[in-house]
Amino acid sequence: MPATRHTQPSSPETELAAERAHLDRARAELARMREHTLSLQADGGDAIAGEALAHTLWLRARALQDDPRTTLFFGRIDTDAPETLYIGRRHVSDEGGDPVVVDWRAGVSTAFYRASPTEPMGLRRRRRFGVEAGRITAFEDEELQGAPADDRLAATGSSALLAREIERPRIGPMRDIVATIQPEQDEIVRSDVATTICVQGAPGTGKTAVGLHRAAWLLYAFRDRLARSGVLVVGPNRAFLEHVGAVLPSLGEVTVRHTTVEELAAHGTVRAHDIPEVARLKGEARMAEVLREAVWSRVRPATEALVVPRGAHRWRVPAYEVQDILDELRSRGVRYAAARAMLPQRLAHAVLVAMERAGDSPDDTVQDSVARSAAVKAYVKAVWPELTPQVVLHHVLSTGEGLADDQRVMVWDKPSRTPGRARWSVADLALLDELADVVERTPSLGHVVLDEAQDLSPMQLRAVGRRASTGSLTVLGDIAQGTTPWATGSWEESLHHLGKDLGADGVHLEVLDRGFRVPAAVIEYAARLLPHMAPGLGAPRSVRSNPGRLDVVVVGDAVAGAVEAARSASEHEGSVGVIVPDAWVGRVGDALGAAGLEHEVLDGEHAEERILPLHLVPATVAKGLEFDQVVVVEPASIAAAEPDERTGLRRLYVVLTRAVTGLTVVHADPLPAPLAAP
Ligand SMILES: Nc1ncnc2c1ncn2[C@@H]1O[C@H](COP(=O)(O)OP(=O)(O)OP(=O)(O)O)[C@@H](O)[C@H]1O
Repeated sequence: MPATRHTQPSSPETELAAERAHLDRARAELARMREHTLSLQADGGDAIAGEALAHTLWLRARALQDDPRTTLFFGRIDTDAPETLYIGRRHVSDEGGDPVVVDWRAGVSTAFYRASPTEPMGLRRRRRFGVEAGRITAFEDEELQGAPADDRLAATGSSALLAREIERPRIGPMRDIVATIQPEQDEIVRSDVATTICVQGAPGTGKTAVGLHRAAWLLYAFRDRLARSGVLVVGPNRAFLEHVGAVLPSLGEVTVRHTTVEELAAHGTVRAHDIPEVARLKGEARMAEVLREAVWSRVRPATEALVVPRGAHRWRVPAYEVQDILDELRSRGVRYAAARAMLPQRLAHAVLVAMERAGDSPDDTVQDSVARSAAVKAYVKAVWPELTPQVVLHHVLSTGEGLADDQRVMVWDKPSRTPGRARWSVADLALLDELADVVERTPSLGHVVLDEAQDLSPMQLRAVGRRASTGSLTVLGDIAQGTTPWATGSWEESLHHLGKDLGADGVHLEVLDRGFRVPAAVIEYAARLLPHMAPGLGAPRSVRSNPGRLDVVVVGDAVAGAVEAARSASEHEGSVGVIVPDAWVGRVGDALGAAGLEHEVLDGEHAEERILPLHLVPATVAKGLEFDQVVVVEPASIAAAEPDERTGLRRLYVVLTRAVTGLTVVHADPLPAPLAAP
C-alpha cells in the first residue's frame, strides 16, 4: 500500500504546509504507537520471561519516543508507481499498518541515497528537508527524470541542504549522517552481512560514520541473527569511543558494545610498558606459533601405564596405548581444554576394553565411573595438565622457552614469582588472548566494526578476528595515519591476520576519497607530509565549499601562543581542540586555566563528557576526533615525541587533519622540514 498519494499543490508555500501537516500526522501516529506499546501487559509465562518481556517493551517504548529537536523524516521520494515515501530514522505506521515514515534502512529507501539523473532507480523526484529545532523550514527537490539537465541538481554534492549539513559547525559528540549518506558510502553501509569490507580512506572521508551506519543497517536487516550473536565496535581509546558512542543509540540501536582492543582482550591489568622494539616483537604473528607450542608441549608423553583399581582387580592400560589416545586427541584439531575434557572417557574406554578382554562384561555405567575415578583423574592431571593463559605466558616470558634468538629480548629481567603477580603490558594482553583461544575457543560475534585498524599489531588483529571467526567485519583505517611501531603497511596483510583473506569470497577492499571534514586549505597543508611518510597515498578531495582558514604563527613562547590562539578560536561557534605534545598537557592546561579559559582535558583512558567547547588534547589521543577549530602547538615537539621520523610525521598528519573549519599552527621551534617547505 502506498504511504501517501502525492498530489502536486500549486505553490511552494502550500507544499511546505502540506509537508508540515504530514509531520504532524507522523508525530501523532508515533505517539499512538508508543501508547500502544506502553499499554501492553508484560505477562510472560514465568517471572524471568516476564521481566525480559517488560525490558523489551521498555526498550521499544524508548525507541518510539519522539525527539522534538529533530523531525521524524528528512527526505521524501516520489516513485514511478506512483507513490510517495517519507524517509526517516524509524518506521512509523498508521493504525491500519500502512507506512507514514519508512525507516532509512528499509530496502525501498536505498533509492533515496543512490538514485541519480543517469540512474533514477524508479524515482521521479527526491526531496530533502531543511530542519531547524524540530520544524521543517525548507525543502529542495531534485527532478530525476524528464527535467532539463540544467534544472537538475546534477550530481550529489550540489544540493544546498546537503552542503549545509556538511558545513555545519561541530558541537559535542559525533552525530549520525542518515540524512546525507553519499552513494559510495551507502554501498558500503548496505553490504551483505556475510561480507567483510575493509575501507581505506584519508582523514575525514567518513570511515567511522560509515562503519557505525553499517552496524545499524545490519541490525535492522538481520535483526534476529545479530540480536543473538551480537555486534561490537572496536576503537582506539576511550575518548574516541565517547566521541562516537552516541551515534548508534541515536539510530535506535542501544545494544551494541563499544570497546578498545585492550579492553577486548582483558586477561589482566596493564601494569608495564614495553619498549617499542619489544612491543613490536610481541605483536608479530609468529608469536602465535610460539604460544600454540607452549600450550601443547604441556601434554606429556605417556611413560607409565594407567592402573585403575576396581574391587579386587587392578586394570592396566599400557603406556603405548595411552600414547595412541593422546596422539589421536592432539590430531583432532580441537582446543586444548576440549581435548582434555575428552581424555577421561577415552582412558576409561581403554580400561573397559581391558576388562572385556579378561572376560568381563561391564555395563555402560562402568565407563563413567572409571572416568571419574581418582586414578584416571590423577593420570589426566599428570599427562594433560589444566592450564591458564597467565601460567603459560608467565613461563614463556620468564624462561624464553620456544623463542627464537631475536625474540629473547622480550624475556623479563626480573620475572615475578607467580603468574598472579606478573606485570603485563598492552602487547601481553594480545598474547594472553591468543593463549586463551588455544586453550578454549573464543565465541564469535555476528559482526565486528574495527576502527583505526591500521594501528593494530598482527597479534591484536588476531584477537579481533577471532571474535568474528563465524561472522563478518567492517575494517576501517588509513595507512597514512598508522602511528604504532607495528602499524600495517598493507591491508592485504591485516586482513590475513584478521582471518579474512583478501580475494576470498566476500572480502572486499573499498577506498573512500571525498573528504567531509577537513577544508581544502588545511588538507593541502597537511598533505605536504604524505610523500615523506606514506608515499603512494593521496590526500582526500575536500567536498567542503568553505576553503577553511589556516594560520601558521611563529611565537616566542609556544605555551603563551597556544593560550592566545585558543582564546581567539573560542570566539567562533563550535568546538575547539588545542592539540599539544603529550608532555605539555600540564603546562598548557595551567596556562589556559590562568587565562580564565575553562576547558576539558581529553584522556585516552577515560570517557570524557565533552560538555565544554574547549578541549585540551594530548597529540596521541587526537586520532579519530574532530573539532571545529583546531590549534596545533609546537609541531616539532609532537613529531619528536615519536620513536622515529616517519611515525612523528604521521602523528603530525593525524593532528593537522582534525579541523573542520579553522587550523592555527603555533610554533616557537622551526617546523619539521616537510611541513615548512611546500
Ligand atoms: N555523507 C556525509 N554527510 C555529512 N557529513 C558526513 C558525511 N560523511 C562523513 N561526514 C562527516 O565528516 C566527518 C568525518 O567523518 P569520520 O570521522 O567518519 O571520518 P574518518 O574517515 O573516520 O576520519 P579519520 O580518518 O580522521 O578518523 C564527520 O563529522 C562526519 O559526520
